[in-house]
Amino acid sequence: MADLWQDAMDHAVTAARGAGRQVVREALREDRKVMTKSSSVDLVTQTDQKVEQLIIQSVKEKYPTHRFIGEESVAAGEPCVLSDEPTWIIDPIDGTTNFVHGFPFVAVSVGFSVNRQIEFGVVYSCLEDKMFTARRGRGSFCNGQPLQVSAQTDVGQSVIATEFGSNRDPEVVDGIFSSLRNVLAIPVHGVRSAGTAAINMCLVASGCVEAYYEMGMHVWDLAAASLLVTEAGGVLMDVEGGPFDLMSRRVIAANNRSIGQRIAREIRAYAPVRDDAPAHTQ
Ligand SMILES: O=P([O-])([O-])O[C@@H]1[C@H](O)[C@H](O)[C@@H](O)[C@H](O)[C@H]1O
Ligand SMILES: [Mg+2]
Ligand SMILES: [Mg+2]
Repeated sequence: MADLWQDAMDHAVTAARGAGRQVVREALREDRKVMTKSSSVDLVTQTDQKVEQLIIQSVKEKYPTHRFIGEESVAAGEPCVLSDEPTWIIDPIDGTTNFVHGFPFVAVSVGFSVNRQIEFGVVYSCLEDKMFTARRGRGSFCNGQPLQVSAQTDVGQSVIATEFGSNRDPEVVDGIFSSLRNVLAIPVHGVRSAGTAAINMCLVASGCVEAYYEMGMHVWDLAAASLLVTEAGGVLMDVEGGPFDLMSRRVIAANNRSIGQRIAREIRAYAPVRDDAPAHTQ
């Protein structure tokens, strides 16, 4: 059967690869002017803004009725609304801190939802030149090769990915360290941070790490890579073990439910302001 959204997915792949190669990689050769958003460690550059505008413009020309949730557009005051309409969910640079410092994990992330369900996800890891793609019901791939989550069932033989985010509120930082301590003390083989939520989730999809958890990231960090995880055979859940909610800013992405639930028991959960809270949705 013909795939209704194949053209759109092809467009996302071309746009993400083009932006990653021609804009992000080129910008890494030059001085990067750094600005801040919600706090002094929440960074943004002109490259983030340029990539987002390039992708949105190219999509608008082809699909004039489609909607957008873009990280830098929301930062500039655009609403953050996930409706039933076809919606492109864009993180122009996931891993901006990495980008600023030249730490080599930087991704362009493009998810696409219809009826609030992710139809395809594209994550281009710009420096590794890896194109991660997933189409709902049709599997996950890296540079065209199928991906499969790890078969590990013993959490004690697992590597877990997480991030420290950009919230430096002492209570939030204490919670992050308390969760990290508990996870390490399971004990697991190790804990890793790629510096980008999307690439952490692609690592789960690739079978290199068994689970990734974080609180405080946003829908644009997760949208595309969430499908990479499930299409590679993994599961998504809330940090307290309940159903995953794309707008809640909380996630565990795991190779299987039992490892996900085991990690959930160790997390000191808090509730960040949701992405669809009124201030963001007007
Ligand atoms: O700002 P950005 O680089 O697009 O995205 C950030 C990265 O994914 C980081 O790994 C995660 O810890 C933050 O929560 C995100 O905001
Ligand atoms: Mg991001
Ligand atoms: Mg970003």
